Amino acid sequence: KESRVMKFQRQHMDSDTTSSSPNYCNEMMKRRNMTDGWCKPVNTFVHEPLADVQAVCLQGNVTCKNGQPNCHQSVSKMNITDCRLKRGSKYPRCTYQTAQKEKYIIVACEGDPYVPVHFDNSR
Ligand SMILES: Nc1ncnc2c1ncn2[C@@H]1O[C@H](C(=O)NS(=O)(=O)C[C@H]2[C@@H](O)[C@H](n3ccc(=O)[nH]c3=O)O[C@@H]2CO)[C@@H](O)[C@H]1O
Repeated sequence: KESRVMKFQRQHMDSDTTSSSPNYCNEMMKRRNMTDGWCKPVNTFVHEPLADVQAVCLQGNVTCKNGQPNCHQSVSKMNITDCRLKRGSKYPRCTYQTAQKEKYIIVACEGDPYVPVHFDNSR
């Protein structure tokens, strides 16, 4: 069974890419298995080294969207790609809009070692 730590990395880490082509989300949402059974509506990929994203757990503590206190906001903006399901897109044909941005990321962290387990938001 996939751990939540590995699930976070599968769903949200892509350190190897810096600029995303218009088809990036269509390819990556499929490749990272977020179009099996349903089209995941929203998903962010972070184009920074894993160590830099893990370090966010030691940065600004903020409240998560769900009210839990274990979220952290990056001190610097990060290179991300937001994938958003296109209106009218119907499973199994999951088609996404690809939007590259530089934003602060907010992740939830848990465990020992205290590492990201959930992508909460960007701002
Ligand atoms: N505080 C916590 N501490 C620990 N764990 C916590 C905590 N909170 C939730 N989990 C857990 O995380 C798991 C999970 O998948 N949560 S999820 O909200 O559906 C993920 C969102 C995110 O993937 C995506 N999204 C969203 C916005 C954006 O900018 N970028 C972007 O990618 O959309 C998804 C839906 O919004 C679930 O098991 C829940 O229990």
